[in-house]
Amino acid sequence: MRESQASQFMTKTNRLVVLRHGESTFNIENKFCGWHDAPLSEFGIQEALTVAIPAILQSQLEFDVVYTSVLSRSRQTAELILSKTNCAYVPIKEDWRLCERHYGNLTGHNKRDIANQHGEDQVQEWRRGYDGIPPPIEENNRYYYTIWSNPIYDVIPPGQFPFSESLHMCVDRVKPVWTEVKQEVLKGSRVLMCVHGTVARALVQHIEGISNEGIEKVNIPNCVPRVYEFDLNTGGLVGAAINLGDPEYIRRKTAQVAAIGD
Ligand SMILES: O=C(O)[C@@H](COP(=O)(O)O)OP(=O)(O)O
Repeated sequence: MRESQASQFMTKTNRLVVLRHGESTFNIENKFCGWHDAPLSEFGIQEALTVAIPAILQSQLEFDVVYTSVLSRSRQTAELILSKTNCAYVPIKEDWRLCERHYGNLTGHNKRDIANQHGEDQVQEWRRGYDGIPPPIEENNRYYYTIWSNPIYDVIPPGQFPFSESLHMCVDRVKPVWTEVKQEVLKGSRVLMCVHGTVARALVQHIEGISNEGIEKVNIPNCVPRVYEFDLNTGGLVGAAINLGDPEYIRRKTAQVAAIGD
């Protein structure tokens, strides 16, 4: 059979990359961040440079478009990746629906302090329970007004500004974006989604069809590219997701994210 004839029968595929931003200044202080617009920490910048970018380059991944939330930590990570891979011309599409889940009145509090007050089980239910909704943010929360009046949220349609969100609510908010992105991927566009921990878990559930119980056990480390391959004819996944990088590093960082911390 000639090569051109054989290629008719070969599966055409395209890859999608899901990535959690680098460590933020709130991550490093072990504080609930959610809709507070904390930037990357120095370490977070280094994570983008030394973990995400080498993995992307080694796997020869290139992108036609990058999706981010409207939060700085997501956008900053995307810009670092594009500028250091000589792809600064690649468009970045910001979408508020890709913001981290709103952590309600936990925002700005240290995770260990909250565990000491409310118990570890309650904190883990708020952090990882599918339907665990943290208490809604109150006016006396230090970040109430900075979040509420932040112009990055001006795009949010009336009535959709949350006061707290569960993973489930985040899964629902992300769904229409994922539907659009999947169509682009199946048309051959090479997409990077540079997002947040909870949004990455929401995407993982949509993409991999994980159960509600199953997704509660998934933790996403910063700056580790998670690569999916899609069959362009069937729209289905080819094989399992691949986390790029040193398996021991990924295991250690995943365990750190799962833990409440000190
Ligand atoms: O909002 C936050 O504090 C973290 C997630 O925290 P956990 O759910 O892992 O506690 O979100 P991200 O740093 O990905 O934007």
